[in-house]
Amino acid sequence: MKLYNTLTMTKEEFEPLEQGKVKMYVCGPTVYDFIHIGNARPLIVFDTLRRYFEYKGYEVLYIQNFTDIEDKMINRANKEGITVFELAERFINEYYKDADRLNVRRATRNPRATEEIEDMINLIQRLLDRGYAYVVDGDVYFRTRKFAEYGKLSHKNIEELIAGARVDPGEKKEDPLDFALWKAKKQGEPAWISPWGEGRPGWHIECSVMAMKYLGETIDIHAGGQDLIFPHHENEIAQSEAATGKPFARFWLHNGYVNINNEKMSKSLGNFFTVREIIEKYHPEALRLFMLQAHYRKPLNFSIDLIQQAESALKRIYTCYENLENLIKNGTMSDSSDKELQASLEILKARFIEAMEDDLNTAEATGYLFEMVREINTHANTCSKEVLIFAKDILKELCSILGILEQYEEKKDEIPPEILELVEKRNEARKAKNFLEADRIRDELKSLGYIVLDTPQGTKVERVK
Ligand SMILES: Nc1ncnc2c1ncn2[C@@H]1O[C@H](COP(=O)(O)OP(=O)(O)OP(=O)(O)O)[C@@H](O)[C@H]1O
Ligand SMILES: [Zn+2]
Repeated sequence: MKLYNTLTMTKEEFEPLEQGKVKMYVCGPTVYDFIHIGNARPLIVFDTLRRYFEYKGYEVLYIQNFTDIEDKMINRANKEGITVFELAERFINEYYKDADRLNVRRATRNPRATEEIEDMINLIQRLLDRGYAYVVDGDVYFRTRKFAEYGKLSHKNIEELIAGARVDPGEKKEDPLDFALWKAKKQGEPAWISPWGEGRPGWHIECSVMAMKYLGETIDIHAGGQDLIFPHHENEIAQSEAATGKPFARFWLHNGYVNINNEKMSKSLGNFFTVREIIEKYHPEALRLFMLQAHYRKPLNFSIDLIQQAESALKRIYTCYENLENLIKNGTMSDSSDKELQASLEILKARFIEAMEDDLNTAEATGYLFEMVREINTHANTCSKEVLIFAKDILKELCSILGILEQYEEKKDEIPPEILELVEKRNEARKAKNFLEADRIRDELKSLGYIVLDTPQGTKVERVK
């Protein structure tokens, strides 16, 4: 498989370091609020990459952190009058609710920054010992210029970097390029004991530590949104490689932005939709499909119209699948299209895989998926049961790489609340020995497409198939 590596700016053939095992780290959310559609993009695209690796037979070690200590966390917790810990607990729970509904598979592990402080202190100490860091009044900074390869990920040179570097009031850095590894405690902030006094870790050191602790000193893939290339990932490389002397991540993958009117969706600009508000109104898989219909490195404009379109497209897949199930159950008139359908599905599947192999080109892959749906819709009525099952299995197989068509069984078995209410009314009528009314309700249910069965275990209701 080819993957575009930000480090080398080329598409490279991906082979994991250890045969059969992919070790990947994805920067996770800062858990101070609900996640927005922009934050959902890395979740969905890198979950899809993981699914594809698993489909190819790799074991994937997938680590995604929670940043639960940071300025945004502290400000929000203070504003709400709760502790940073309480804030994190709340939004980690909300995160899982959203991610689960988006069919994002649970990571192998979701380490939390505040639970890894000891290892962060150890890594900072290692950098101090090697002369890559220095202490000023309880702060610890990374000596950026000492790391000769600084800038190699963002492809910036030192002059450009100096022009953009900022020194906050109160920071006593040797050089504007240096960045904080440890921040001395300020009034009202949570703090941990360290050899340099009470304080908290900088953001960048968190990810270096969690990636190396759970995946080793050289990992296969490090991923996140493109806004993380600089300074976050550049700094992660500097810290990790300065400490170990080994390459940190072999492949650096970055997703493009979700935009609103061509502007990055972000909390600070206020131009965002939360995942929660969208999946309450639209099928969560529609959001997934919306993301995957674009290539992950391209900018992607978001609008309600586009989500509605993605939902209709998703429905076409579900309807196609449902038709196949019905035809398999009830039989068809002839098998005259067997050869044609089978051949075209095989070709389209090969193209789908080829697109995925080319830097996870889900935009093309979903195109082939919809061609499959059209082919199936055209030919299914004149195919044998065997070929229908073949079609259904291929559809399911490819959709499961994309993480869609996964809420099918659940949807099928769901009995709407108004039907359950009628069943309850009928039970009450029966209890009151009002059999006339009970029969009337049974007929009403029947006309709505449901049959009631009175069994020794109680009343059951089923949809007429
Ligand atoms: N508009 C966007 N499009 C794509 N990815 C994004 C977007 N906004 C944030 N991300 C990604 O979401 C992930 C989580 O980031 P983080 O929690 O730091 O974001 P945030 O603080 O909520 O974002 P922001 O302040 O930009 O709204 C990161 O990988 C980041 O790159
Ligand atoms: Zn990170």
